[in-house]
Amino acid sequence: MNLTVTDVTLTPILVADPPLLNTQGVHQPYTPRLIVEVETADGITGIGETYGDTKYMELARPFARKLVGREVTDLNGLFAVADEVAVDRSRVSGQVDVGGLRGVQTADKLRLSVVSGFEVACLDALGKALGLPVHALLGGKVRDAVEYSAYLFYKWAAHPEGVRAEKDDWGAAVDPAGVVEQARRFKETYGFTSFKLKGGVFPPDEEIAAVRALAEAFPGHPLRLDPNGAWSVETSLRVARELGDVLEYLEDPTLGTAGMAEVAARTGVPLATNMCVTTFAEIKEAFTEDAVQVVLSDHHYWGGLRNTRQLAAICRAFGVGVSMHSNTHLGISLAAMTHVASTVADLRHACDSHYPWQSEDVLTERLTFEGGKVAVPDGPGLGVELDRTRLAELHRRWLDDDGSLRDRDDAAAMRIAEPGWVTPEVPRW
Ligand SMILES: O=C([O-])C(=O)C[C@H](O)[C@@H](O)C(=O)[O-]
Ligand SMILES: [Mg+2]
Repeated sequence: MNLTVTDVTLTPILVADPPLLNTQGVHQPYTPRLIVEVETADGITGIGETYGDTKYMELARPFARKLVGREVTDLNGLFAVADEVAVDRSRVSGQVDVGGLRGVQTADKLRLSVVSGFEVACLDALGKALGLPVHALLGGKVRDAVEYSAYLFYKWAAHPEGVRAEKDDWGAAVDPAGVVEQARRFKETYGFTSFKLKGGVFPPDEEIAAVRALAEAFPGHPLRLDPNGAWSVETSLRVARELGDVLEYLEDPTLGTAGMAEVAARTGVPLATNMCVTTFAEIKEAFTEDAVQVVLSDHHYWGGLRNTRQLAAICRAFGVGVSMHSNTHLGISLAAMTHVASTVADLRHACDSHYPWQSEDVLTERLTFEGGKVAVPDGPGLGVELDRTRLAELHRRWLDDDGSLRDRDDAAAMRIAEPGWVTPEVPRW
């Protein structure tokens, strides 16, 4: 068996994204992703997926060149390779990730976000070479299916008039009735039994009313609300008081570890985060201050599936829960998330996934949710197959773009509908 990497192919693509609202603005009609293919001397191809914005492409290209000649088994070596890739200072000085939705933006985090795509591709290739599923390479699954939560968004019925976009048939959701309707469809179609509402869009009282409406429509179902740090400490505490009886957790109600620690100290409602703990360096302060009770891991920016397991082990040591964050990912990443989640014994909260919002994919067969769960693939590698025709079509869209959609910018997308829109100052309420 020759596991030497002989070729690496990077394919940036643009995939359709509905007009989902968050505190920064609205999703663009197309969002960038990067598909990574790693080929071994024996002709085995492993696939991976990560963010496709320019700042990641800038690192992925030199990284890919350095990978050729290395072994797909050399997963620890990927971090040393990443350290050799220079990060442009302007990408990180004072910058936040996606306007802050994913926390700080450091050189290491950018590198890890690229490593993850390659790590998954190497694991896929290795699994295919050995005839073993990725979960077996991670030590083995402890469950046969992974539970996901319905990711509810306030949304418009369509992207602004005149903007090229794919149509979606979800309709608008801008009030409690619309949110409940959306949740009902999620439950009927995918069987989800827990619901997360992306908040920070409307004044807190409107979002409290939406969560109350969900609690009434789906009694006993775990509910979460995530305003992406849009609230002050006092507002966070008021929301916690008003919704404490129905919330599984509040996600990033306020910005920063100090604010989260203050909220956590004054409420019994658990706090989850994918904003104030997004790097290993941020763990010590947050855990010592008891600022968060659940860390929402994301294998993309934590540096891959093996780092995700390390994060889970640290959380276990501190008695902090772990689950998973998500944004606009495709099926390769859903498969990767499902493999790693299946190996984490302490996973006690349903994971987030945007997948139902992504009508386009690069797989020959989409992954499906049954009873809100994705069955853990047991075929070799990730257990999914790349559809090269579809990949080429989505890459063509990326090539044809004038550059305006190649970098996700929710505030810029919002300005098309509301020309005066600027990213709101926080706390917004
Ligand atoms: O805080 C979160 O859960 C996210 O940032 C998830 C996504 O990025 C979501 O907010 C989005 O895409 O609008
Ligand atoms: Mg979040």
